[in-house]
Amino acid sequence: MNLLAPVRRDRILAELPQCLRKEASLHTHKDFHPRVTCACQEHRTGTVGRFKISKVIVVGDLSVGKTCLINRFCKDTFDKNYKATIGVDFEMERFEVLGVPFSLQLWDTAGQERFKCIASTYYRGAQAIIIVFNLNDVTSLEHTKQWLADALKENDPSSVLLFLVGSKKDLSTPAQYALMEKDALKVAKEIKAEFWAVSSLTGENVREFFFRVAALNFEANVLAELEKSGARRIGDVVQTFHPFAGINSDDSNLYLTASKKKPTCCH
Ligand SMILES: Nc1nc2c(ncn2[C@@H]2O[C@H](COP(=O)(O)OP(=O)(O)OP(=O)(O)O)[C@@H](O)[C@H]2O)c(=O)[nH]1
Repeated sequence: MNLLAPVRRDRILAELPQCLRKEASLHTHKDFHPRVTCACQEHRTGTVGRFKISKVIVVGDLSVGKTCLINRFCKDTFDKNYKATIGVDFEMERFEVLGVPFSLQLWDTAGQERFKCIASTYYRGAQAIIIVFNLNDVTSLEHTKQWLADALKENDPSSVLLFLVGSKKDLSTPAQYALMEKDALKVAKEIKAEFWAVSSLTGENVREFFFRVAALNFEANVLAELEKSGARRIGDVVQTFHPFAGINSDDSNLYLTASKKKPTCCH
C-alpha cells in the first residue's frame, strides 16, 4: 500500500535540466546517461524509486541565504528578516524523474560559528554538498573552500556531487555580477563543483538549480545501483557453481560467460 501522496505535478522531470555555465558544470551532456534512461524504462532502478532518499547538505557563511534558498524552492516563500539557523533543519522534497519516484532530503545547516559544531555532526552521508556564498561579499566566496573541506571530512569525496551557489543575485548590478562570476567560476573549477547564481527574493534560477541537483543525484544513484546489481549477478553465478568447481571443470568459463553476457539494453 502506498501511503504517500502523488508527486506534485511541478516536480516531474522528463529531461535532464541543463547547467548554468558550461565552464563550471559537472556534466555537459544534454540528456541522461543512456543506461539510466534504459533502466528507468525497464523498471530496473533497484532501491532507487522504492525507498531511496538522497541526503543533500547546504553549507556556507552565516546570512548568505541558505534558509531562504531552501524555503523559496520548497515553500515558495521569502522572509526578508534574518533568523539564524540553530544547528540544523531539513526539508523533504519529492520528485519523479523519468517516471521513477525520487526524494531529496535538504539539510539546512547553521553558518554561525557557535552553532557550527552541532551542524557538522549532520554532514555525514551526504550525496550532494551545496556550498552557498553571497555574490555581493567576496569573503563569503573565499570561505567556501573551508566549508567544503569541513563537509568532506565526513564524506567520501569521490562519491559526492558538489555545487557552488552564489546567492542574492538581485542585489548585484550586471557589472558587479560579471566580476564576481569570474572569481566564482575559478573556485568552482578548482573544487570541481558546478556553479549556479540564484536569487531567493525573485526566485531566479532557484527551481532550475534544484531540478539539476535532483536530476544529477538521481542519475548517479541509478548508475551506482546498476553497477551493484551487475556485480551481484556475476557474483551469484560464481557462488552457485563454485562448490562444484572440482566437478565442473568449466567453472571459470561460467564466470566469464556471465560477465561478458551482452546486456539486453543499451550500455
Ligand atoms: N535581497 C536578497 N536577500 C536575501 C536573499 N536570500 C537571503 N536574503 C536575506 O539574507 C538574510 C539571511 O538569509 P538566511 O537565509 O537566513 O541566511 P542563512 O545562510 O540561512 O543564515 P544562517 O542560518 O545564519 O547560516 C535574510 O535577511 C534574507 O532575507 C536574496 O536572494 N536576495
